[in-house]
Amino acid sequence: MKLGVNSGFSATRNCMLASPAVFRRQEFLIRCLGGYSSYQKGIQGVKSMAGPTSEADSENILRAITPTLDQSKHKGQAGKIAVIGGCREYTGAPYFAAISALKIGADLSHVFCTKDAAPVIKSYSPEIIVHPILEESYSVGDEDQASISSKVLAEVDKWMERFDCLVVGPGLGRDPFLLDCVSRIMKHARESSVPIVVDGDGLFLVTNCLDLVSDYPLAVLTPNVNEYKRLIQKVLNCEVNDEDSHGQLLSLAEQIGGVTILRKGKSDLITDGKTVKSVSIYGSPRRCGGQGDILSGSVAVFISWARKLRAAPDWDTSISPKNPTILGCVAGSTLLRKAASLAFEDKKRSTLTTDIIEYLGRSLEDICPVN
Ligand SMILES: NC(=O)C1=CN([C@@H]2O[C@H](COP(=O)(O)OP(=O)(O)OC[C@H]3O[C@@H](n4cnc5c(N)ncnc54)[C@H](OP(=O)(O)O)[C@@H]3O)[C@@H](O)[C@H]2O)[C@@H](O)CC1
Ligand SMILES: Nc1ncnc2c1ncn2[C@@H]1O[C@H](COP(=O)(O)OP(=O)(O)OP(=O)(O)O)[C@@H](O)[C@H]1O
Ligand SMILES: [Mg+2]
Repeated sequence: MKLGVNSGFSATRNCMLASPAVFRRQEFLIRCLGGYSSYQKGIQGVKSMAGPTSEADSENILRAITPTLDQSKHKGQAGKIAVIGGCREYTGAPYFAAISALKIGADLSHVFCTKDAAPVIKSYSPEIIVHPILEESYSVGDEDQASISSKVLAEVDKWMERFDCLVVGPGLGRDPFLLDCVSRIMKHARESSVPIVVDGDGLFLVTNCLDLVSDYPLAVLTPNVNEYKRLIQKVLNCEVNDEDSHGQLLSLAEQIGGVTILRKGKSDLITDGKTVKSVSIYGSPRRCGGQGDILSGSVAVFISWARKLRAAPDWDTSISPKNPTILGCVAGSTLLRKAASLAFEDKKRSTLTTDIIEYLGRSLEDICPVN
């Protein structure tokens, strides 16, 4: 985690650059806030004055990063996504993430889950490639843990370099042995420079072990209200302050070390520690479970597309912001909210996550028609 000397240096430097009025306000903030170091408070005070959050140019970003469909392409080029999640309790969440990735346009979608969850997830859809490899403590004796953990890692590693993005956490559960295996998978993904979208129980894991993502610019955290609260408490050692959502979000991303954070809520707020973009287009008033899972699968696809586009020689340099993880978050959030709004128009109070998934295709088509 990027605390201590570096943070202290940037806070001190920012103090030196601030005008007397800014400096006084900063001192006031430092006096008002309790519970964490003066360096951290200094950063937060400066960040809260870094300017208002601006609404992302959502539909244009979505159009810019969505690839054309043409006959020159082969299977795999539009994205290969892997979801690490699915256990005894939760089979819906990894399915929602994986199927959403396919419905948006990824070519292949894998799920790595526990042995119990696999037949259930396979039965939801033949489109998803399901690997029943994860184990929970109840099915593994202490003496077997090391060998099983290495086996799990070897199974995922066979595929790792083929993936354009991992989604870690939807329906993963919180079993300590399973989370330990997933930590090892995340370390290998980092070594292979595979982007990682961390959601659900993946955020529970990461909040307790920030080193898994800190200073990794290809990590994207997508916390809901509870997950965000836990992150703020752990990293900034204070409570969520909605009067300064912009500054607090920037501080959080900076303290973790340049990861991208998509804070879900009435408006989705997205930052990479440098800029904050919001996506506020109207979604749906239904808060049925599973919408965050659609979002994580969608963000994974759009990040893959944005990264490919950036690497292309004809990359449109006028697209702003430039960071592919931010672009992916903006596009994913926009599409989910549009699909949720169309599903709600149709189904009203009975709108469910599966209804929203059915509108992903039409939503993308409305914004970015196939020519
Ligand atoms: N159809 C499906 O399969 C769906 C499955 N889903 C999956 O569910 C998982 C949890 O995600 P979520 O969104 O419910 O978590 P969140 O808002 O942090 O917690 C809400 C409250 O519950 C509690 N709590 C949670 N887990 C706990 C545990 N193991 N043991 C004890 N307490 C626990 C939590 O308590 P706290 O952590 O604050 O102590 C808080 O008060 C995640 O894998 C997600 O992907 C969803 O995507 C929806 C669709
Ligand atoms: N109050 C709200 N108003 C409008 N949209 C919202 C609101 N809260 C969340 N959303 C939208 O719903 C999406 C999912 O956010 P939510 O907070 O439900 O995630 P989650 O709790 O992780 O979901 P899941 O049940 O899949 O775990 C977000 O992208 C956001 O756009
Ligand atoms: Mg969630």
